[in-house]
Amino acid sequence: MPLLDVSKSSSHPSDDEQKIFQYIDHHQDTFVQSLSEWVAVESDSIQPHLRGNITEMVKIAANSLQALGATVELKNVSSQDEPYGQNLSLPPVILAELGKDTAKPTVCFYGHLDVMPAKKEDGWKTDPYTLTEMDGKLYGRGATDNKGPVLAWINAVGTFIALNMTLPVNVKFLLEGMEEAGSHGLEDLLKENEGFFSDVMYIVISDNIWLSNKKPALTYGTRGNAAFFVEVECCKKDLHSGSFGGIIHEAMFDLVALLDSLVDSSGRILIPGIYDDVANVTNEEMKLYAPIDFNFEEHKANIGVKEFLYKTKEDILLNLWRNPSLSIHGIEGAFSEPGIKTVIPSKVIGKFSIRQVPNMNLPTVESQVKEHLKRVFSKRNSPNKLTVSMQVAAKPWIANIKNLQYEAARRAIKTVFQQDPDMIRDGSTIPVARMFEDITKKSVMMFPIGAADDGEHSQNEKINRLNYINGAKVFASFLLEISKLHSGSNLMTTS
Ligand SMILES: NCC(=O)N[C@@H](Cc1c[nH]cn1)C(=O)O
Ligand SMILES: [Zn+2]
Ligand SMILES: [Zn+2]
Repeated sequence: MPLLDVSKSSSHPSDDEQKIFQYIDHHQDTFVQSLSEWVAVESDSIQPHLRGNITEMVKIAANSLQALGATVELKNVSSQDEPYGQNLSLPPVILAELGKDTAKPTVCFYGHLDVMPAKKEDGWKTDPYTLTEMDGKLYGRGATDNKGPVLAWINAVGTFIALNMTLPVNVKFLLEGMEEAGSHGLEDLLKENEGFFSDVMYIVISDNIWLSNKKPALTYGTRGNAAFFVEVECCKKDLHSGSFGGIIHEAMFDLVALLDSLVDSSGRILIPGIYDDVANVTNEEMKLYAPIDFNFEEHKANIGVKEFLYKTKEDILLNLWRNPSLSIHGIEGAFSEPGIKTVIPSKVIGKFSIRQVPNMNLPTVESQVKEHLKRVFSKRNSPNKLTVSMQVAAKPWIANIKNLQYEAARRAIKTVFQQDPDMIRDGSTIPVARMFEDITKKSVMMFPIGAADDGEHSQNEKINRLNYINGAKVFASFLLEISKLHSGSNLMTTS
C-alpha cells in the first residue's frame, strides 16, 4: 500500500523554486499594479444595475489568461437571474486551459471575479475601488475576496511561463462572476460542461481566509447557506404615520416580531427541529481541533467585539464551523437613511440566512422555516399578507484531508512559510465546492492565502502585500509538489 513519506518532505526551496521565488519577488510591483486594475472594476454581483461591470471584469481576466497562452472560452450561462421578479442575463463564465500532456495530472483552479457592494460612506478609510497601500496592506473591495487570490494563481502560472520553465501539471481555470450572490447559474453550467472536467484530478479553491493573522491554514470544510426573504405587506403605498398610525396593523410590527422569533440572545436558533439532523461530533474530529492555534484576543481585536458567545476555543470553533447559525442581514423597504422619515412603510422584506452544516437537508430547512414563520404570524391575528421564499440554497462541503493534494499543499506551505498549516474549517459558504463534488465527482481542496483580519465583505477589506506575493510562491510550489507526488517519486511502499 503506498504511503506518503512525510520525512522526505523538505522545507528548503529546490533550485526551481528559488528561481521562481526570486522572479516573483522582483515582479511584485507589477503584480500589485494588476490587482489595482482589477479592484478598479466595481464588479458587484448583488446590485443588478452593475451587472455590466462583471462582464467587463470577466473580459479583463480572460485577457490575462490569454496572455499566458491559455485557451480561453467565455461560456454563456443558459439560466436567467431573477432578482425582484425581473429576468436579467447572467455574466459569462471563463473556462480556460493550459497544457494537455496526458502524462501529467490536471489541476483546476476555481475563483470568482465579482465582489460584495462597497461605498466609501459605509465607513471605508479609502475609496473601495482604488487599491491603496498602507503599512504593507493593500486596501480595496475584492483585494482578498477574491481578486487577489485569483491573480496570485495567474501570477504563479505566469512565472513558469516567463521563466521558460515547463509547467509541471496541466492547469485549468474556472472563473465566475456571480459567487457573492450565490453562484447563480453555475450548477447548470457545470452540468452542461462536464467534459471540461473529464481529465481534471484536483480542484483547488482559494476563496477563504486563515484562522490567524499570521499562521497559514488549509481548509477542509465549509458551511452551506439557506437565505430567506420574509415579506409583509400592509397597504398599497407608504402612509403618513400621523394620519394613519394607531389605526392599522403596520407591516413592520409583524416583521419585527417574525425576525425576533428566529434566534435567542445566546445565538440558539428557535426554529423547531432545525438542530435534529446536525451530525454528531466524533472523537476523531475533536482531535483535529486541539493543535489549532486560535488567539482569542487577536480574533476579538480583528473585528472589534468585547466578547464572543462562547468561552472556550473548542466551543467557538464548533459553533463557527460545524453547527448552524442564523444571521439577520437587513430590511428592504424600511427607512434607513440618516434623519427620521415619519412614514409607515407599506411593504417590508426581512432578509436572513441560515448557515447549514452536514447532515442538514435544504428542503427540510426550507419547510421548517416556512412552517415556523406561518405559525408565529398566525398567532398575531394580522390581516397583512405574508410571503416567505428561499433565495439561496447552497450545500455545505467537507473534504478528506488524506487526499494527495492536501499533502502537496502542506509541503508547499512548509517551504514558503516555514511552518505547518492549521487544518481548519470555515463558517462561510462557497456554493461551488459541493456542486463540483456532486457533479464532477472530483476532489476539492480549499487553499487560502488571506489573513484572518482581511475583512472579507466588510469595510476596509485588504490583503497583505506579503500574503499576495507569498500566495503566488506557494501556488507555484504546490504545482511542483503535486507533480512530484503524482509521479510517485516521493511515495514509499510498505508491505
Ligand atoms: N468568500 C466566500 C463567500 O463570501 N461566499 C458567500 C457566498 C454566499 C452564500 N450565500 C450567498 N452568497 C458567503 O456569504 O459565504
Ligand atoms: Zn469569495
Ligand atoms: Zn465573499
